[in-house]
Amino acid sequence: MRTRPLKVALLGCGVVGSEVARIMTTHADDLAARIGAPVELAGVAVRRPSKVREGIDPGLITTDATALVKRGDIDVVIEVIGGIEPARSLITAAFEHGASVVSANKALLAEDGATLYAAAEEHGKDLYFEAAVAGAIPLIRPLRESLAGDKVNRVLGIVNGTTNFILDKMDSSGAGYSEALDEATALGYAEADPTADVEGFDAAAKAAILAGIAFHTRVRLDDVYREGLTEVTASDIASARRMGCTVKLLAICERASDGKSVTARVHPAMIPLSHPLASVREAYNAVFVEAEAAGQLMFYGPGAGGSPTASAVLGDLVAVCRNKLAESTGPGESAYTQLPVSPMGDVVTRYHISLDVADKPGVLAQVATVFAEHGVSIDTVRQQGRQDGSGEASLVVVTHRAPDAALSGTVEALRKLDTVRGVASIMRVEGE
Ligand SMILES: NC(=O)c1ccc[n+]([C@@H]2O[C@H](COP(=O)([O-])OP(=O)(O)OC[C@H]3O[C@@H](n4cnc5c(N)ncnc54)[C@H](O)[C@@H]3O)[C@@H](O)[C@H]2O)c1
Ligand SMILES: N[C@@H](CCO)C(=O)O
Ligand code: NA
Repeated sequence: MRTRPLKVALLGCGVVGSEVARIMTTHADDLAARIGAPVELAGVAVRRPSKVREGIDPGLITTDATALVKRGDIDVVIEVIGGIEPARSLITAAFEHGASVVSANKALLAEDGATLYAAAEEHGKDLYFEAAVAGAIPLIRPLRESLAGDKVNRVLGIVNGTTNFILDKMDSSGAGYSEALDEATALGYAEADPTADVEGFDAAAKAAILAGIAFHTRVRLDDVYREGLTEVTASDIASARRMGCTVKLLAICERASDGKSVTARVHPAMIPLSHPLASVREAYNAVFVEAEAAGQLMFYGPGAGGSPTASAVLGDLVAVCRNKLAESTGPGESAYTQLPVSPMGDVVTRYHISLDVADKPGVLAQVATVFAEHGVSIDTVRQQGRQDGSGEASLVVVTHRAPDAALSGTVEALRKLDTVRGVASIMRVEGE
């Protein structure tokens, strides 16, 4: 074993960073044996130096992350600050000054992964980011390496722990939205600004990263259709239950059947209770990958939290250190297919629509005509009159698969009917 240690700079010592530091210290001997050289924490960049950080030598703490990455003797920079800047400048400076990088920063990778990959390649360094998608679950490495010889056609799953935790609590214990979000934040699952979770930005960033790697193309955050959780009501969840379904925030990346384009989307969807994704509880994530030769693969495990995320970061650290000792590098960007990303309107999916309608003859036929005019075929209709004297009925329509543009056109036209008093809920249906 080499006795001279590999030097690691840790940028950020929050939920994830503090766990990375702890495991690096407590498992130092095992890590050294697996890598073939000791790894030494050479500096820890923080924003609040006065905070007591158990197990970390106070002499390693600095508030000058830039100076740390530019020291010139750092072998690996671990970036767990988050956000776009200064993370991007720090990562590119790390490559320029001879270090490889391990990052958990999905927001940055989805916003400007190309710049990071290019800087890594220019300087012959590694860029690893297993922790950026689905926390502890090995997903990036299987896609980049294990499935590199196959053709992936679809990636679908739950990739945000916070929103899954919220939906699970609302569904199983009837907890309120804010109460569940506060709990997810206290458990270290939520982003620094939890809007990123509940508005679907975090899942959309992960979808962009997954689609890019799976389809060997470049997909950015802006290319991903996004709907968050904020519009999902307790009545949507109850309505899903009545249909034998549950509501999950899904990320879905697909290669078009003609192979000439891809789509990437994040939105709440109803899935049948019998589907494996329906039983994904709390902050767990689960992702299905469909590949031509492999068939369907499922990846499941803890998707958020300090310790699970640190597991993925440490795995990358070991890989990057091994590469360094072997004077090699791992895979870089693979975006050779340059497939365009199609708009959401082209996606073919199903809708569950719940309408409040006038309870009088001919309404059902009127509603059915609107669907037919937009070329959307109806699968089931359930009508229930109300006993509250309002003269209204609830009409629940589930469609067959149709282009999303046709489905939204249908809903727009339904809203204009006098007999439709309101659209109580619209949700896509997946997993059937
Ligand atoms: N928490 C999770 O479950 C989880 C899971 C996967 C990925 N991630 C990603 O890991 C990263 C870190 O997440 P976290 O949950 O640990 O966040 P966090 O807010 O707990 O930690 C980030 C830390 O970075 C520090 N920081 C900010 N700017 C800094 C700067 N310029 N120099 C030094 N320190 C600075 C902050 O003070 C904070 O302590 C993010 O990119 C996040 O998206 C988090
Ligand atoms: N905030 C993210 C962290 C893991 O990436 C989540 O809840 O999934
Ligand atoms: Na992962």
